[in-house]
Amino acid sequence: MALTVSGLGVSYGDLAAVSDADLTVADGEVLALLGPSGCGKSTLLRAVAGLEPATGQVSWDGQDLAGVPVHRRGFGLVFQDGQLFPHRDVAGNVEFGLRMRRERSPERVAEMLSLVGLDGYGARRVTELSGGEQQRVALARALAPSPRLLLLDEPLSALDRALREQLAVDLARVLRATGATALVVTHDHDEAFTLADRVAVMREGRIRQVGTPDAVWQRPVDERTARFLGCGEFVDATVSGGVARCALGSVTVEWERDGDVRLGLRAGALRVAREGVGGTVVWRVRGRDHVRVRVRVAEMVVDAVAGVGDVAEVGDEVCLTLVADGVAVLPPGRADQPSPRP
Ligand SMILES: Nc1ncnc2c1ncn2[C@@H]1O[C@H](COP(=O)(O)OP(=O)(O)OP(=O)(O)O)[C@@H](O)[C@H]1O
Repeated sequence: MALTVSGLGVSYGDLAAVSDADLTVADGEVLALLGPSGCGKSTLLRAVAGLEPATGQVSWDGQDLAGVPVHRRGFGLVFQDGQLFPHRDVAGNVEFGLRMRRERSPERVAEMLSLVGLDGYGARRVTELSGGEQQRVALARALAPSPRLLLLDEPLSALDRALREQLAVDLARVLRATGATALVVTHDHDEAFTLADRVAVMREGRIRQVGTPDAVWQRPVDERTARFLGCGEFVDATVSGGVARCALGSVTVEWERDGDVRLGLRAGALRVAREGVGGTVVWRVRGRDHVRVRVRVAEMVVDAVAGVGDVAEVGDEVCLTLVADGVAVLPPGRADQPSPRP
């Protein structure tokens, strides 16, 4: 295993920012640390970098890195705001990473700029670049010396939404193309799922779940994790032969054991359809290409989505059907937090 973190803890006075964190990142793997603001993601990343005093162990290929200073760990760092040198041009910034290793190679600089889609930008002043271009330069600078681990702390979060989505795709391509081993901190689900081979979900300083994006998305470990991953409502169900049945109908699920489960429902988990479980529309709001409705089904009031052409006015009787893509499966058990109800 390339990076191994065991029992890592970081405290600021009385605040345990990270507690008992275990993580591994394999050679060539991209692991995303995902969690809400303040859960300790950046602190964990900084401790791996050697920027934060920590208890526990960080090791590389079995070698304990305690006492190895930041610049001797062979890790590349990219932060939210790039932290470029304003007095150097683009090439000068990328070259800086190489100078630290006593190398100077205009070819390597050009290769890195080409990799991040900035061919011919070498002589440009970094202060004249857009935010997205600056982050590309920061990435090129970090990659230039071929770090054994790339640590990315919210590399795209200073950018606007559309640019972020584009750059996340580009970043995923660059990480794959270079075979980089990387730890990426983000609070954005889409970014984590675009970039990562595996995702580690953090909450309140602890790692709650680690798995492939699909496993984490489809089978959150508990209700609070599911809520963080977009599930707004929960319902008891029974699985038999890969089909979950609940008061809202049945749906195919990725769950091998037959028996009781809870289903987490994301926006779009329930659709107004020709057939299904009946209910009465109690609220509706028109979106650009869909209608969101709230429907009373027996004792429950649930959110659902209707097509713009569907009849779904307040007071209408409608049928709801479950859509597998919007459903997550959790172990059975009561909610660890009450559901917010309208
Ligand atoms: N230098 C510091 N001194 C004291 N408390 C700190 C320090 N750095 C972080 N913290 C606290 O530690 C906790 C974890 O912070 P951290 O920045 O790791 O969270 P995060 O998950 O990365 O959040 P965000 O996504 O908002 O950056 C927070 O409560 C934060 O206020």
